[in-house]
Amino acid sequence: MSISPEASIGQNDVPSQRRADERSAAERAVRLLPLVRQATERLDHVVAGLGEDAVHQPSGLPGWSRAHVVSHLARNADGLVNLLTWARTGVEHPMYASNADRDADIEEGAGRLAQVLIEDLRASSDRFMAAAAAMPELAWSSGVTARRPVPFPAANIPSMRLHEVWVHLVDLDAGVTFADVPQDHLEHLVAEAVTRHINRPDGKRVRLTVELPGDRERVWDLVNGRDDPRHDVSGSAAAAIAWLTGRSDGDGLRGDVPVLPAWG
Ligand SMILES: O=C(O)/C=C/C(=O)CC(=O)C(=O)O
Repeated sequence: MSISPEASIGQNDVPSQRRADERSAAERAVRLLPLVRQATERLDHVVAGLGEDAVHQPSGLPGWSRAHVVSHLARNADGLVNLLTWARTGVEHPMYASNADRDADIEEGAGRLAQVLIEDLRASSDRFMAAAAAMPELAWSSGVTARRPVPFPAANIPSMRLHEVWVHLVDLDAGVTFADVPQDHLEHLVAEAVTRHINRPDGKRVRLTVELPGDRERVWDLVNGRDDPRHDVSGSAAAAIAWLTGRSDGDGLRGDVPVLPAWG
């Protein structure tokens, strides 16, 4: 009797499990792309409405004008395209040549006219969406690193971009707040913001309970395996995102809300 390769491998062994994991990573990434598109359209609309004077006024971020924020969002899209290219080709493409190059590009870009900023933002967002749409299924499972030296699967990249777009839309200080984030985006934003606080050596031991649409709650433990007293914090997703990203001191959250280490 001959045994087909499929039958001899079996459903529960490592190759088929790996294939299932790869498929689910790709599905997770691709599911987020319409949300990224929706957030990007909101961003385009807000930036297009600013005008020459307002775009060069201060943003909500210390030392940055709105033009710095727009310029940063455009370069972030390009940096994430580099990571997608790395995942797709296997050839290392760092997000930025260096932190100094990143900062210099943002600074230089911030001096441009509003129309140039708008067009640069649109073109870079389009490049990001095109690169994400062209990813082969398997490439979403390839490991890359961004600015922090922590490897992660490329499947996380759409969530990173979604987070970046919404948080900086709020930073533009042009009328959008975290309360404007659509319900189906909220959990992704909290999950992404939490990743920057997981097991940081300077982090706080926090159990964060977040209220989500549909009367759901989700719990995150920011730092595990430490003996220090645990801070139990709870509240809305919008308040949690603002706190986790350093955009609030925890306004609207309940419990023993500690000061978190700086966002970054
Ligand atoms: O997750 C990381 O390691 C890095 C994220 C970023 O660098 C996001 C930015 O601040 C940026 O693109 O400049």
